[in-house]
Amino acid sequence: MKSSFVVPTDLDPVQRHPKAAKAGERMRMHNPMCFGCGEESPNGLRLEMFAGEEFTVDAAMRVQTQFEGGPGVIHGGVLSTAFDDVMGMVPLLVGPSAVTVHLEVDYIKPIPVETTLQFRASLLGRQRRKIYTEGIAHYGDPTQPVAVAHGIFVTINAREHFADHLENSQLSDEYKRRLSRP
Ligand SMILES: CCCCCCCCCCCCCC(=O)SCCNC(=O)CCNC(=O)[C@H](O)C(C)(C)COP(=O)(O)OP(=O)(O)OC[C@H]1O[C@@H](n2cnc3c(N)ncnc32)[C@H](O)[C@@H]1OP(=O)(O)O
Repeated sequence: MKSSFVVPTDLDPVQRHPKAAKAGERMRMHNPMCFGCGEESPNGLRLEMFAGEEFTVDAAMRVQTQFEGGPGVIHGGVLSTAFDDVMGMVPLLVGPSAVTVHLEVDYIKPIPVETTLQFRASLLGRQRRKIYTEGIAHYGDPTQPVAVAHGIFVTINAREHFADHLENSQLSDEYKRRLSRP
């Protein structure tokens, strides 16, 4: 298998951020309208994220019938969206928000609709602003993954990164108010 995902050997040291969620605590939504984890997203995936031990994030997602791709099984794009969002929480364990620059998924087994999928995302390393992550999806036994993903996230200054797009958010007023604070 050929992949452009290569974790560098000269990684930076990492520490859990003092304000990061503790193991077992629910992780804060980065945006209530997020299609992945937002509680106010009307048709979203409704992922529930929890900080794990060390540098891990655990999540669960009910595979709703409208997530169907092939007959009776999850759409591959829905699964990659879920991985993106779960792995996208790993940077928050070590520092500021980060956005995806690279995402790849290996699909191992078909995943039936109306099951509950468990995810575990782990930090593989950080180099400067780049955060390397791995995610696995399973039905309860993490040693039997049904899909595995790898992602690279780059830390951002959220205030600057989203400044030109707040107008388009379904919560634009709330964000403008929040970001106008000094
Ligand atoms: C209002 C606030 C609300 C809260 C917000 C929460 C946000 C969380 C949302 C989470 C939602 C879920 C997640 C989502 O859905 S995130 C949505 C999808 N992602 C995006 O929209 C990101 C689009 N990309 C960008 O905006 C820019 O590329 C950014 C800003 C990320 C970097 O551009 P910038 O000009 O700043 O930096 P740089 O170009 O010098 O790159 C920096 C480093 O990165 C390396 N690199 C770059 N690309 C790649 C690549 N493909 N493979 C490997 N490496 C790559 C590059 O070599 C360099 O490395 P180094 O050698 O210098 O170390």
